[in-house]
Amino acid sequence: MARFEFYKYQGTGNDFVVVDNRSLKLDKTDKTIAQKLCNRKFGVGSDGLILIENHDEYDFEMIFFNPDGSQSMCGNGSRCAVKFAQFLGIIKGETTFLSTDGVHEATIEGDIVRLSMHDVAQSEINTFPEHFTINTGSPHYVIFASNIKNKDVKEEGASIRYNEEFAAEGINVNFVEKLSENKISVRTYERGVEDETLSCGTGVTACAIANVLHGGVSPVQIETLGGQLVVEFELDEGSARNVWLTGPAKNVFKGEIEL
Ligand SMILES: N[C@@H](CCC[C@H](N)C(=O)O)C(=O)O
Repeated sequence: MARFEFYKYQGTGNDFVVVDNRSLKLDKTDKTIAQKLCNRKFGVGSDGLILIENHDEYDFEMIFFNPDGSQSMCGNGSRCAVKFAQFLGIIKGETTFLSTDGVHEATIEGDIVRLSMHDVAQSEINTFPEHFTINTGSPHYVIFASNIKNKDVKEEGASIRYNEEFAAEGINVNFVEKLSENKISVRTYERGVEDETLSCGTGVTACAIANVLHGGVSPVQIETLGGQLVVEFELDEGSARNVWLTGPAKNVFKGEIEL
C-alpha cells in the first residue's frame, strides 16, 4: 500500500479526482484504481479520475477514466485538467495538451476555461425523427423534451443506454429543453458513471449542435444542474467546425489516500 496526494476538481458540478502523475507513481493500465477512487462510499467519490502526465510534444497529457474504469473523452474533465496544470505551474494562461481523443487547446481567465473541441464531421451527426446521435469525442444520444426538470433521467437514460442498439458500447443520454433559439437546458445520463451527472461537457456540445440543427443559433448557452456552459461553433456543410466549450473549473479540496 502507498499513500499519495490527490486533488478534487469540479466543472459545473461534474466532479473529478485529479492526480499529478508526472512521476508515473500510479499505474495507468490498472483500471481498479479509478474504480476505487471514484467510489462514493469506499473511496473519494467522483464522476471520473484524471491523471496528468508529461508529454514530449505537448504541455501535458491528460488521462481520463470513468468510475467503472472505462476511458473516453471528457469535456468538463479536460477543462479541470487545464486548471490543475496551471496550478502545478506546467502552463500559464494558455495550453496545447493531449486528451483521450487527441490534441486540444485551451485558454484560462480566472476560473473560466475555454476548451477547443474537435470538429464534428457530418458522418458523426445522425438525425432521426425523434432524436440525434452525435459523437463529440464521446458518443451522445440527444432527445428534445419538455419539462425536463420532472424527468427520471436515471431510469429513462438507462433504458436507452442499455437497449439492444447501445448496450455493448454504451452511450450517454441527453435530455434537452429549448428555452430560446440560443438557450437550452440539459440533463445527462452518463455511461461509465451509470447515473445522471450534474453536467457533461461533450454532452452539452452535442446538444448545442442538435439545437442549431433544430433552428437555433450559435453561441448556445446551456443550463445544466451544476451551472452554465457556452458552446460556440460554425456549421459548414453539415459538419460542426471551430467548436469551443467554455465554463468554470474549480479546485474543491486536496487530500491523501492509501491504495
Ligand atoms: N463527463 C464527461 C464525459 C465523460 C465520458 C463519458 N462518461 C463516456 O464514457 O462517454 C464530459 O464532460 O464530457
